[in-house]
Amino acid sequence: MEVALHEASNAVVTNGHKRESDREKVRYRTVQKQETELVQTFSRLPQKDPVDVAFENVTYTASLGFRKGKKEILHGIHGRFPPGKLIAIMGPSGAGKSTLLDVLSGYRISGIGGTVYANGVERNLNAFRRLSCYITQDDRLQELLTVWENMMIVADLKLGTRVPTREKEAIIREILETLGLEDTNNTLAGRLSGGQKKRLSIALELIDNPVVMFLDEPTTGLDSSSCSQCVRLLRELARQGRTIVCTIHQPSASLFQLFDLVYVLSEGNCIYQGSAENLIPFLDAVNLSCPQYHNPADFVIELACGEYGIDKIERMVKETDNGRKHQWFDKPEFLPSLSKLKDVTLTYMRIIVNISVGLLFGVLYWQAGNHGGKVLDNYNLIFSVLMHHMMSPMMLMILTFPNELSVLTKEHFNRWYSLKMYYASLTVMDIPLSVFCCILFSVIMYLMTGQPLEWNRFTMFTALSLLTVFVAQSFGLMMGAVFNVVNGTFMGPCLSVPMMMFAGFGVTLRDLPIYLRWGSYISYLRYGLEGMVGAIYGLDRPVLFCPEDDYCHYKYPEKILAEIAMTGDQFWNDIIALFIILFFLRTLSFVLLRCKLLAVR
Ligand SMILES: Nc1ncnc2c1ncn2[C@@H]1O[C@H](COP(=O)(O)OP(=O)(O)OP(=O)(O)O)[C@@H](O)[C@H]1O
Repeated sequence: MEVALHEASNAVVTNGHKRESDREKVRYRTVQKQETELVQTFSRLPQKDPVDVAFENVTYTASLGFRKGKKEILHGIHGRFPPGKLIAIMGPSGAGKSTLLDVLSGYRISGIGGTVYANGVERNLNAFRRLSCYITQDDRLQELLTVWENMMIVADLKLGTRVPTREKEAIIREILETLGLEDTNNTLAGRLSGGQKKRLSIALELIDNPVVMFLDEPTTGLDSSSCSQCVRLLRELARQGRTIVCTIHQPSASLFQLFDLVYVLSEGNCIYQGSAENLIPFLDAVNLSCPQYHNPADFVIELACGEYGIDKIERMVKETDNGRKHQWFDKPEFLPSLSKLKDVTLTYMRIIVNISVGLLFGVLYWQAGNHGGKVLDNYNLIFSVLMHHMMSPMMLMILTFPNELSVLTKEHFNRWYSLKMYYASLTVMDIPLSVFCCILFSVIMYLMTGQPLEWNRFTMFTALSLLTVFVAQSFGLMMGAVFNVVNGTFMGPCLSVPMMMFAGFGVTLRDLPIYLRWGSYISYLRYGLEGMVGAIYGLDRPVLFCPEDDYCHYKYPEKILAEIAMTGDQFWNDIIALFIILFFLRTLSFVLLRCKLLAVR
């Protein structure tokens, strides 16, 4: 009887289990089916082999500055990120998540120890970078271009001319459709929602089909539905065979479940590496059971913070062997053996500033240019014009370039273009607007202030103005490449003061002490001033108009030239000197930029 009862009860339990397991199977199949439906490989993109990323004994030591020593941030960690998986690097703030991502992506190259492998072979950084991309936390998009324009530019940069435009358009359409951005083609990137911006950042990188994607905090700043949409999208992209690694702060329980693998860091050590589902069994195994109804992701972060004691962290590091063990992976036995544009507002502002300053000078120095009694006023005007041509382009560069530098760092790292190409376009792109603004300003100022109406003088004056603008821009670029906005805003004008002092305006070039003469040779303002004065008062200009009742001390142009110690015939020398300075500053800025790009890594 007892046996019969036991068998009966066993049958009930077995049936229960069977029903449960059948339900599980159905659920599993449904999920798989849904995922297969979602998975669309990009048929138009060149297919690449998946990359299995592994790392051994990775350390990262940051230098804290001159004589301040060093700090080890990653302490010999190991790990394995197989292809086709969505991997989360988790941990409290300061645990080293971004640092690990920087090391694995190859963004950081100095201060690193250990080895990173791609498909079992030690990673060749250049080859690896061709297969991977790094999407930073802040979406560095061209906000004033539409989604389609953003995609088109990147397609041109990444795919070059070898892919015809039609093919590029088809690729873009396919990516935008897959990422659910097809309805935003004509929306300005700056007007997209946070989630859409993130998807656009991903879409831009998908253009050359990277097989390894690193994302720093892709869900930060998104609401819960956009978060889950973003993580689901990453999961889909992983299912297509990519290795997708992202850092994540503290995911909700539902978000946590979406990750295939979780890598938890605590103060630069690995405290868990395995599947999301295995986290609870792992915690049980180390006698740190997750309380019921507690989000395991929250609990492991609390543990990583040391809220339950440092000894618990040590226990977990020991249990995972600092990331060496794979036993908490979903199916560790199946792990393959290891055998990888410009802001239009600013454009309008530049035009408006040149018109308004031109008008202001015009009103202030009304017809001073042809009046024998207002020669000193006119000389002051020429110097003020130089100040205008120096300050606005220089400050514009100092204030905008550091921001552009962060975009450049990311885009250059992701191989959108070479630094040479970026630099050439930066140099050439601004020329039309600078020429337009300069001519506009010169025409207004020249006519209103009554300068001599002769084409050659006007052309000389405008050419010198333009060269001064280009030199000032290059100086600003150099400042922007070296300093951040705050330091650059301080240093730029500070370093410009000696240029003004040596221009020959306050103290004439004749009166400069001999040991300070060198200053006048390196001051570009000196060449600008000398050339402009020559254009206005040189070339044998006839005697200036002087009303009968007035005394005009400088009505003979030679007199003012002699007074300010300028000869008025140095135009070509001034042009050549300005060209040399321009070339020198541009080259120096390029070298500094190159050093800066290497230094941030
Ligand atoms: N170049 C550096 N010099 C000095 N300390 C650094 C440097 N880079 C990182 N650190 C330090 O290393 C630790 C880890 O930084 P990391 O940015 O990797 O942390 P994180 O886990 O990504 O944090 P968060 O989630 O807040 O971004 C921090 O304490 C940080 O201050």
